[in-house]
Amino acid sequence: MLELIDITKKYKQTKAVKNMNMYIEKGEIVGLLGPNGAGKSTAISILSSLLEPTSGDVKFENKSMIKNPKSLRQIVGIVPQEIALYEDLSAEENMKFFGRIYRLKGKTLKNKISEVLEQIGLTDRRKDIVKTFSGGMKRRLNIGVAMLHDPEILIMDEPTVGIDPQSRNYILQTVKRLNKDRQMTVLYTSHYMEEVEYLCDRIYIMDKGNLIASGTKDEIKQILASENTISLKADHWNERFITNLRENPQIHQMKVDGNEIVLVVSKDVNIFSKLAHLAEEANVQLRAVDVKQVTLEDVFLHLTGRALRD
Ligand SMILES: Nc1ncnc2c1ncn2[C@@H]1O[C@H](COP(=O)(O)OP(=O)(O)OP(=O)(O)O)[C@@H](O)[C@H]1O
Repeated sequence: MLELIDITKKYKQTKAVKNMNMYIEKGEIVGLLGPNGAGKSTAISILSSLLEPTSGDVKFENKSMIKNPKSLRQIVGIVPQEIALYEDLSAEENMKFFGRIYRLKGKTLKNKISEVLEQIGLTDRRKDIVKTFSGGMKRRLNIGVAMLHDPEILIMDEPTVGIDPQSRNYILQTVKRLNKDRQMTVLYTSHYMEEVEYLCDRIYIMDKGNLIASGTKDEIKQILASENTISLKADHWNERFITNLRENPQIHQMKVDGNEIVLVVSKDVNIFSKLAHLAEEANVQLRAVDVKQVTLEDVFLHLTGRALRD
């Protein structure tokens, strides 16, 4: 449905996006995951015609959109990272204002506002001014505003940054519901891998302007099919044990976090006895040894050597 084809965007010295290819099919929730500065905002600005690429093409239904940004703007609904609302106007007045920008008016606009308010769960607060809303409610209204013109695809730029966990859950559920009940196609960017893991059918992972992996969750996790993530717990660690682990060729990644050490190791039936042996040799009393489910965070760590939120 919507594609980026060999997109590059340069800002003077910085190549924010490098030769990126991406496609979104109708009815999917696609995740775009990457740490701060990876190039996500640049990629979605290009995808929604807000930014011109240095080279490459954006296609909707196989038609190039580069020369036709206005029609692309009708197709996408953009939920920006920053909240773009008038604080002194009510929810309904904000919607009227933004609806008119999309040339909606009269009964059509009124009906659309009621429909969208219902979908974002703000019907009973429609007359209240936005200043009195919680961060989560403002975020929901921000999403609603982007849906007024019935876009084919909703592009969301980190819509849960800076809100409490309850509002975050509500937003994630709203996105799921829109997709299920209205077959809304969604591109969801985030640096929270658990959100992307929960919501998305397919995932693109970016780092430093490059796409470093893409596919379904299972396909991406297959990257680590020959490895296990193991968590070790103890009351104390010592230098000797840490050095033993670091020097072991079977251990590919290691993160020490207080009482826990998380290791990415080659799959090997004897790994537990080897770890027990290393601990004994260094006089470390292990309290727990667990094999963890592979997460997208593990894949990111494996591909880049860094954690997503470093
Ligand atoms: N207008 C600009 N001028 C110069 N450099 C820019 C501009 N916008 C972005 N960049 C640079 O391009 C790179 C990618 O930035 P981008 O905002 O696309 O990343 P991001 O993954 O969306 O990160 P964040 O989550 O912080 O928004 C960064 O190195 C950033 O500093």
